[in-house]
Amino acid sequence: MSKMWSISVPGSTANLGPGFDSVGLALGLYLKLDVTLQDEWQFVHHSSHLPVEIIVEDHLVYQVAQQVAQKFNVQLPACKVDMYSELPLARGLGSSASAIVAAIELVNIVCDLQLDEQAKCALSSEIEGHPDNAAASVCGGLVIGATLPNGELHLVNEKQVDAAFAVFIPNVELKTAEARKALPATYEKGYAVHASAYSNLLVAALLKQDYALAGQFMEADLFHEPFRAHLIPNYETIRTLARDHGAFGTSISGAGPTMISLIDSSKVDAFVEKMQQYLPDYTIKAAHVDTQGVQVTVQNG
Ligand SMILES: Nc1ncnc2c1ncn2[C@@H]1O[C@H](COP(=O)(O)OP(=O)(O)OP(=O)(O)O)[C@@H](O)[C@H]1O
Ligand SMILES: N[C@@H](CCO)C(=O)O
Repeated sequence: MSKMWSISVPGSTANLGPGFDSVGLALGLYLKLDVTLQDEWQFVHHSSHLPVEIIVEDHLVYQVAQQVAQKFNVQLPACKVDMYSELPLARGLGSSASAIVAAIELVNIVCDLQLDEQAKCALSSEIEGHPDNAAASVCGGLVIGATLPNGELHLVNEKQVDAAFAVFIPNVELKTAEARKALPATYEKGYAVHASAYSNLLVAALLKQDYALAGQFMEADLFHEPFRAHLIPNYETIRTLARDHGAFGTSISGAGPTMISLIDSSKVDAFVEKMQQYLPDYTIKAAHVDTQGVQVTVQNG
């Protein structure tokens, strides 16, 4: 067998309520790619979570890989890419960001670009349009990110998150582009002041590991949830059920339609079991925090 690179990328949740486009957290649900060189490009999907139809030129991983190769002016050889995924598409678990991060890593290793973590975060965030999911998939743990008007990306990455999460994944998709159309173009000053104060408290509470406070502010978003709630099946029902069964707080995961609860690690398994009884049509899972971010291993044939 020839040389094979295995790329593992965690999925992620974005926003956690009011941290809109800025707060991301890597979750222990993975996209995996096995990459070998061959004469022509080929993608083989080994999971029901990946697109059924595969047209190489339309594949997100292929498109981003070509874009990155062009940017760095390198010749990208054709690859066979075997893909495995635990991340359902268009559900708010960062599937597109993980695919973008995987494509950047593919070019990085095959063309020996020697990109560091900051460069991978900057590039993936630029392609995704915001740093929340992308930087979490690169770094692992909790990230708070913002891009300055000069294009510089600044990140704070905290790996110490000693709580667990549970995801409520409905059997419907919601494309991020659609969910973004529901948002207002502007916010009135007093409203924006409150919204950013809630976001500041969310971040401060997460960094202090005060999860009761973090959960409270996960449910206090003013930036996007009030405008997206109607797109999310069982939005209020899930928040209420989760609160009544011990969750610190529940928010839309990314652009939805998945909801995510923050909960004490010791309670998460019983919580998931209970929630699954109430919502049998959902896939409800415990999701622990990934602290490693994107990883590559090499096998020489
Ligand atoms: N592993 C993948 N391989 C190929 N295409 C993918 C892959 N993951 C995501 N995509 C593409 O990205 C689309 C989903 O992107 P979208 O931003 O709408 O959702 P998401 O990233 O899952 O959710 P969110 O950004 O809210 O967390 C899919 O419909 C597909 O076109
Ligand atoms: N912050 C993004 C995450 C999804 O890409 C949103 O809520 O639209």
